[in-house]
Amino acid sequence: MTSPLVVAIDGPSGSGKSSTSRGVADRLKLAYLDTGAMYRAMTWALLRAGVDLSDPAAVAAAAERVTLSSGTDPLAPTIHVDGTDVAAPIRSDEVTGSVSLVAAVPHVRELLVDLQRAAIADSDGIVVEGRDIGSVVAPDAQVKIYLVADPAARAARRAAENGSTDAAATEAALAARDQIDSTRTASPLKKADGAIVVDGTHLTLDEVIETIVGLVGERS
Ligand SMILES: Nc1ncnc2c1ncn2[C@@H]1O[C@H](COP(=O)(O)OP(=O)(O)OP(=O)(O)O)[C@@H](O)[C@H]1O
Ligand SMILES: Nc1ccn([C@H]2C[C@H](O)[C@@H](COP(=O)(O)O)O2)c(=O)n1
Repeated sequence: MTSPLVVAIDGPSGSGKSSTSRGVADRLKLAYLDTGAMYRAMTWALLRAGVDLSDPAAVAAAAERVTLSSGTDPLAPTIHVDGTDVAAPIRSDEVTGSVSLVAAVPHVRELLVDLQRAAIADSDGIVVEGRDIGSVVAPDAQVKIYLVADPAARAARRAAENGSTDAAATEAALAARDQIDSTRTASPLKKADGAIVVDGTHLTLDEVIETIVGLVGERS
């Protein structure tokens, strides 16, 4: 019996992972898991509980008490904390500015990697996006993609999405998050062994989706 298809899509902040992964999952009729949303939801829960995020032991202990659930329909993904829909608040500046601290705590990663592997095991095929999917969460994924785009393109797209006129500030914020995510000790952002680099700088979203759907067709 062949195992269900797993497509791992990693890359730096704002490179297009979520939009691309949802598009690929929709095209191939697969489930979709946004692991960044899980780290954001954990951060939201810890902020709400008043946990000192600069204290890794306090973060690790409090994380044990948080119940997360992710809905994996690529057309309507969901994320809940203890039954509360947190899809909107996890995108706040406060969460975005704190999430890298929480994601650097090894026990938080253990808890969330367990949930991610359970979602993969429950699926009949899935696209999973994040920073460590091809390297840690699903190293045996049949297709691994490392999606990149130039910092200026990423910042311009993110600024347009947020209605910001300050692309320079957006670029600095993306660079700061990438620096923390790629230099932390626990599961840093990196290209996984065997991952194919896709550079979306000069491609439309549809072209990136088409490229990855083609790679999946070749390799699965
Ligand atoms: N190839 C593309 N061409 C134009 N715009 C794109 C392309 N890919 C993604 N975008 C846009 O760039 C923005 C960032 O994309 P997206 O949220 O998918 O990135 P991400 O890598 O998931 O970000 P994050 O790491 O912060 O979660 C969105 O507004 C999205 O619509
Ligand atoms: N597998 C993952 C996914 C995400 N993170 C961290 C790093 C990001 O700064 C943060 C939010 O992710 P985003 O919503 O921007 O994709 O979560 C991680 O460490 N590992």
